[in-house]
Amino acid sequence: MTTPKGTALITGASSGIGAVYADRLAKRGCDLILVARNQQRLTAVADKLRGETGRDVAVLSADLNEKAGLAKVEAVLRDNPAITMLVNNAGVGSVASILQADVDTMEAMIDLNVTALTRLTYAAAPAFVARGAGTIVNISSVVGIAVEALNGVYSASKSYVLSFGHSLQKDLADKGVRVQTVLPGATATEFWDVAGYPPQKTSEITMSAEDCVDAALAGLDAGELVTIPGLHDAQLWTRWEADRREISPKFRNAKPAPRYGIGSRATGVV
Ligand SMILES: NC(=O)C1=CN([C@@H]2O[C@H](COP(=O)(O)OP(=O)(O)OC[C@H]3O[C@@H](n4cnc5c(N)ncnc54)[C@H](OP(=O)(O)O)[C@@H]3O)[C@@H](O)[C@H]2O)C=CC1
Ligand SMILES: N[C@@H](C=O)C(=O)O
Repeated sequence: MTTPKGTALITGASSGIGAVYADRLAKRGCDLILVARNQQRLTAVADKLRGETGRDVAVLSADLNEKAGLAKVEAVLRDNPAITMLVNNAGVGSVASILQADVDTMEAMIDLNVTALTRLTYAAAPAFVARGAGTIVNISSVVGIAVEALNGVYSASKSYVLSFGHSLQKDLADKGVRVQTVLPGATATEFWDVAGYPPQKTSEITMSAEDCVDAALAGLDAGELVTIPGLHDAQLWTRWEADRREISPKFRNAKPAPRYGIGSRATGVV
């Protein structure tokens, strides 16, 4: 499998992982719509890629934390029939514990990492289904599984992205729409300046954004539903996912498990 030709809309394309997606997708022959707040940085990325690849690269400056900014991007996804790919990459993190973090900052993180990603997916999916094709790449994180590693709201927002992806794959698989969830580990980007721990950018477990995106695109080419660039033992993920699927049908029982000692009662609506 390869990435579709056509236009890819990438959020958070002004730096880091999103800027590398822009570079790689342009070099694979995609035209681009680059979204982020910082128009100057977006324009610099766009000018460079236009010069290097000759592709059409448009810039859409929008704050996805604001209703108007989000609505602007949703409208483009709904109305531009050239768009064949959405990379939901914009996101922020934090290393603060619940006792240090400011709850308004946490809410803004949920708005960006969860609400914006959800609304953009809801805008793109019906358009892709109507055209019988499209690719949605959602950037989660390994802390969506290793949830104790960073700030709890950040980790939970990335667990959401992983769960949402599983569900989207069920809803859209037979409609020609591919959904890939990517779980980067620590990656050398400005994420860590915003998150509050800049030294992570140079740690020995930190990957370059280039390697992260190249691995994610190789995973996409291979048809992976979930790509974890830094996980060397792929069997660990295969087992985790098989266990999840095995336990899934076993939760729903009219009677509590015997270990709770509830005994048997008549079933009725209370
Ligand atoms: N770096 C890491 O270790 C890891 C990162 N990730 C995830 O990767 C994704 C990309 O992050 P990364 O490249 O590392 O970090 P960067 O900080 O380099 O990139 C974040 C991007 O999001 C954009 N952005 C931030 N806030 C908004 C907003 N309100 N509206 C629109 N755009 C916004 C920023 O642009 P601008 O400021 O111009 O708006 C920037 O382009 C995130 O979802 C992050 O959670 C996952 C695992 C590890
Ligand atoms: N995935 C990174 C953050 O999201 C990390 O592993 O620290």
